[in-house]
Amino acid sequence: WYWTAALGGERRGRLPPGDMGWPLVGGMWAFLRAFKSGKPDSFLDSFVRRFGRTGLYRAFMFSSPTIMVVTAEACKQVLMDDEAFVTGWPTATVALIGPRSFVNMPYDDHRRLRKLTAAPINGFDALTSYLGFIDHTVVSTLRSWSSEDKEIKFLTELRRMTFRIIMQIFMSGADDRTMAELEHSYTQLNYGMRAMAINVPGFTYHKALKARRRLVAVLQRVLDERRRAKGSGRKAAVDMMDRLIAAEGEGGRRLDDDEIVDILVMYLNAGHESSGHITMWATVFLQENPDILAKAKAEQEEIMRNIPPTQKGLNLRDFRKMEYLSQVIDETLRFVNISFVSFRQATRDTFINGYLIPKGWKVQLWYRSVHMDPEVYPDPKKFDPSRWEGPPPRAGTFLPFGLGARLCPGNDLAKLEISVFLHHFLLGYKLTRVDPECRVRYLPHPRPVDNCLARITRVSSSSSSGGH
Ligand code: HEM
Repeated sequence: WYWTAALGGERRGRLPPGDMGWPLVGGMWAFLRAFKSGKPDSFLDSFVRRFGRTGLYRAFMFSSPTIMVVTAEACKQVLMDDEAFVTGWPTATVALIGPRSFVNMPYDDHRRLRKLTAAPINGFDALTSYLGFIDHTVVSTLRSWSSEDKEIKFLTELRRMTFRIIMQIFMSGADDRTMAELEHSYTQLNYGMRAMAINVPGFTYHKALKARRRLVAVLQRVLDERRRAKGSGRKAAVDMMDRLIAAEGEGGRRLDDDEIVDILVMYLNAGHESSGHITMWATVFLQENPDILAKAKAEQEEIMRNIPPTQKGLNLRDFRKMEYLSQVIDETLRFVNISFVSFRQATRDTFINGYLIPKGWKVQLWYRSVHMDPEVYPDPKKFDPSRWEGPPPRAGTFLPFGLGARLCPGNDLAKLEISVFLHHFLLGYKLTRVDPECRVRYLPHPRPVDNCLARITRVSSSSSSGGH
């Protein structure tokens, strides 16, 4: 009432329908209850049941008055309007990822640093240059799991693998101690990402803040070492840390250490967490669906038959020919909804679907509800890669990587990593889970609570490896 009353009668009357929930906590209890009880869609379903399919609802979430945007068309309008909507992550999330990273950066700085950092990770040449390392990492990782002949936490191990890959791109040559320190701290950081922001010892969020301090200390140490090595004339391949050190801002200003560290904290996290999860789910879905697995495997065998005898391993063009595998990955991205929601803030009063989004209010883009909308995806709870046959989806209906100025800059890299893993998996390995019915936890990201405890067995040695 406090927030809506402040708008005045006329503006209040044009708000979308909704429910501001209980004092102080607002809709957070209902949101957390739905996600923690294993029924994440029941939270928004209750709005649709009570207020109809209006596409926008008001609520009080993450300590702010919020408009939740839940349909493809309305999400697209928000994502494509950079003047009316700027980044608006909850303060608690910004404190974890970094106040000087992209999640909290003014428009012009964001554009410049995004250009600088996105070019070296996307595009044909960049991806070609990483393919050899990705392939080598995947092959040796799969071999070591299968040769150990014991159960592994498949998700934990995959996150370790994707972390090794993103570290190579951003901070090549980091030693094992640095890798282990960072990786452990990222696990703690992510557990706090969607938790209640209670900064009291014992609570998840408090542990996550401590993990962030450790991450900052380690990255600052590496940055100091890098600057010292530069002073001594060290010559090594240029990685992202070097690019950020050399970057010039407005009027030739160099980036502060705080800025470099926050950008690295953000990128290293975004660059391994989601890819690790999606790789796990895609492997699980393939293993659970023999028909889909057989079709995906046949495609890989066909591609292997067609590579010239002089070519060692697969190149990027071969990966781009994997149409069915790409459909499997897209369906996994749609179905799993690893980034189920994204955050903006309105810079001015804006109307969408005839409803007011008031200036200063937060806007939540519910990618999950777009991907689970039966009017866009018939039978949405069915895992069905064949729905991706035919023309590409209508703009705004497929948002696993967002859209517009903040579209994920690592989307192609992520898809390549996942494809390389699945290529080798399909041609040579089998996954046997200890508990295939294991309960799924939806926060901060959907994962089986046992982190997919499983055995990886080698069944054939026909996959490609080496050369590019
Ligand atoms: C399957 C894997 C991935 C998924 C599902 C994913 C998803 C997303 C989504 C939905 C956004 C947009 C958030 C918004 O709307 O504000 C985003 C942003 C971002 N992603 Fe990814 N991502 C993945 C992999 C990666 C990788 C591999 C990297 C790094 C190489 C990366 C780096 C980033 C960064 C830096 C941003 C912020 C962009 C900005 O604010 O301009 N992501 N990601």
